[in-house]
Amino acid sequence: MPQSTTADPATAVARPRVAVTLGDPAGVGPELAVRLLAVDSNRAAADIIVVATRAELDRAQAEAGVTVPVSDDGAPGTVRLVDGLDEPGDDVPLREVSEAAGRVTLSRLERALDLARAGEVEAIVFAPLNKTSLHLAGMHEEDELRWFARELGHDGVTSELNILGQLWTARVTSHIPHGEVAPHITTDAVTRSLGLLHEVLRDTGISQPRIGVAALNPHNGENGLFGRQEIDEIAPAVEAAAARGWNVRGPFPADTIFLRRDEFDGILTMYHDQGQIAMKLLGFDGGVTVQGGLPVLIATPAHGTAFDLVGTGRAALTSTQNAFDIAASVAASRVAAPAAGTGA
Ligand SMILES: NC(=O)C1=CN([C@@H]2O[C@H](COP(=O)(O)OP(=O)(O)OC[C@H]3O[C@@H](n4cnc5c(N)ncnc54)[C@H](O)[C@@H]3O)[C@@H](O)[C@H]2O)C=CC1
Ligand SMILES: NCC(=O)COP(=O)(O)O
Repeated sequence: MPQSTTADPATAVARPRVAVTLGDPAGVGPELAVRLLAVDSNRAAADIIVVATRAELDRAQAEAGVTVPVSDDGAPGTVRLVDGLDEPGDDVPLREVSEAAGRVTLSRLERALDLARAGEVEAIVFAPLNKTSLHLAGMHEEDELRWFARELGHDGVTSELNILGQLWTARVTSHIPHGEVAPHITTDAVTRSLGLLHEVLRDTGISQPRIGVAALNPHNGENGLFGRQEIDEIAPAVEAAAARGWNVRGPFPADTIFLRRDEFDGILTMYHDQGQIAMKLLGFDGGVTVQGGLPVLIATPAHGTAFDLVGTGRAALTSTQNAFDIAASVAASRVAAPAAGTGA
């Protein structure tokens, strides 16, 4: 999509451009995506390219009972559909994992990445996908973040960033079995994740982000009685960050660090559920996941495909809306200052 501007060239302001995918066709993604796109203020906030076929969009609209204005050229107030996507066959079963659903999901994400690589969008929002279906369809990485990184040729630090209101979290480990977490908690790994979270928070405009670091073991390791990662691995990384002048503190007991969240702009957790249980209890409906560290801003709701809710109309839109708001806002800032990257 060529970059559109306001009508008067003298005051021309380029508009942010966001690609939106419908996510896994078996889950709540399509209905949430069209509900998002049906909101006038969303289409006013950015030029939106929907990475779906007309048939996919129509199915989702019928399911959700909404209408999304579409035009060939993405005229104001409308969205544009990408061309040339294969029609999914009718072999995609609803409310379950399948290779067919994974294939459709991956192909739409690939196309969204193409748009970003071609400079046609500044950000991507994807509706929830299902990692099992992606694996069945041939994704070899443990999750879509590592898949995005490979597709984009990015070999730097990455972490899912989970965002609720003003609070951002990053993780040292993510989608790996629990039994493999402890060996991954090294000073290097904690240092890298701290660096990512610090930079991301700085890019949100916080000049000296306050970061709290969670412990791995019960009661902060109880002075080494319940594990030594706090003493041997985490504390040295925190001390090194503090020595650089960063406002980083910890490790703190993981079961209470979120109770003192007002002290922090960001919290670094050691594994997936340490942060996500807290964040989802604090605000299940609003959470957003950003694929942190990538050169392209990619955001998605923190919840998943919710097969149990498909077609019930009970899936809450707020997380999808918040993901879009973050994407549109970062896209707008990249349009305004193209050289600035958020790392997020
Ligand atoms: N944005 C994304 O692409 C995400 C994808 N996933 C993937 O989704 C799949 C299913 O994951 P689950 O752990 O079962 O989590 P899930 O979030 O799909 O479902 C967990 C529970 O939350 C409820 N729920 C989910 N979304 C909701 C909404 N919008 N409104 C109200 N209730 C909602 C569901 O009904 C279910 O009871 C997995 O493959 C997972 O990897 C998980 C999180 C984010
Ligand atoms: N697709 C995004 C995703 O699955 C992130 O979810 P989570 O690992 O933050 O629960």
